Amino acid sequence: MVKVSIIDYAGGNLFSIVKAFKYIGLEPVVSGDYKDWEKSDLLVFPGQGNFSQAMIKLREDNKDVILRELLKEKYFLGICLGMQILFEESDEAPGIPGLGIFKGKVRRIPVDKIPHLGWNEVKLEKESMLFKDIPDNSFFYFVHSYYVDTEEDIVYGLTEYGVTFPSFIMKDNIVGVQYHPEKSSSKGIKFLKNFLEEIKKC
Ligand SMILES: NC(=O)CC[C@H](N)C(=O)O
Repeated sequence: MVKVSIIDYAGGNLFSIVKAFKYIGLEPVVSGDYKDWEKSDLLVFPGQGNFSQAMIKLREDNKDVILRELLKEKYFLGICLGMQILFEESDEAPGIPGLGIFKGKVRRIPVDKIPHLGWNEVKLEKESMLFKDIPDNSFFYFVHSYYVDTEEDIVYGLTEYGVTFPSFIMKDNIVGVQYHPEKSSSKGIKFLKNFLEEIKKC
């Protein structure tokens, strides 16, 4: 069975993500202890919270350094905030660096009506096995006020709300989604199942 750790950084909405992984037959471990993370095949950084709070918490006990090391060998799924912290910095946390795995900045969505809340389309820019049997322009569930601005060649899906922003990014073992698969009904579950299938192949 694929071993999944859900990173507990005291800010995430863990209930729905745990439920989603259980629904697809896994037994995720919720943990803030890197020794559990080391034993996993897939690390999930759930979304809900604020960039500075998450990065400050991670820096305690050098967990940012540990996580950066683990990202070299483990599969990683960053959801919403979990995707944003992969980048260098955020308007949400001036002066507080992110993990800096990818080049780019997290910016505030330039419209009055934030957060961007509810269902919206993901337009695929590149083909990916993680979207196997999920049609282009399918709707996923979003709740966020910031988006990732990057020029890196990692963007697989785009969504529009005030700006066109990356909603699905991927590079090798590292995946980030601005939407919440765990709240996106059958499409979200299919996305998680597809990811699992890919991990099993390796
Ligand atoms: N749901 C979240 O993870 C929110 C992340 C971040 N605070 C944003 O508003 O974009």
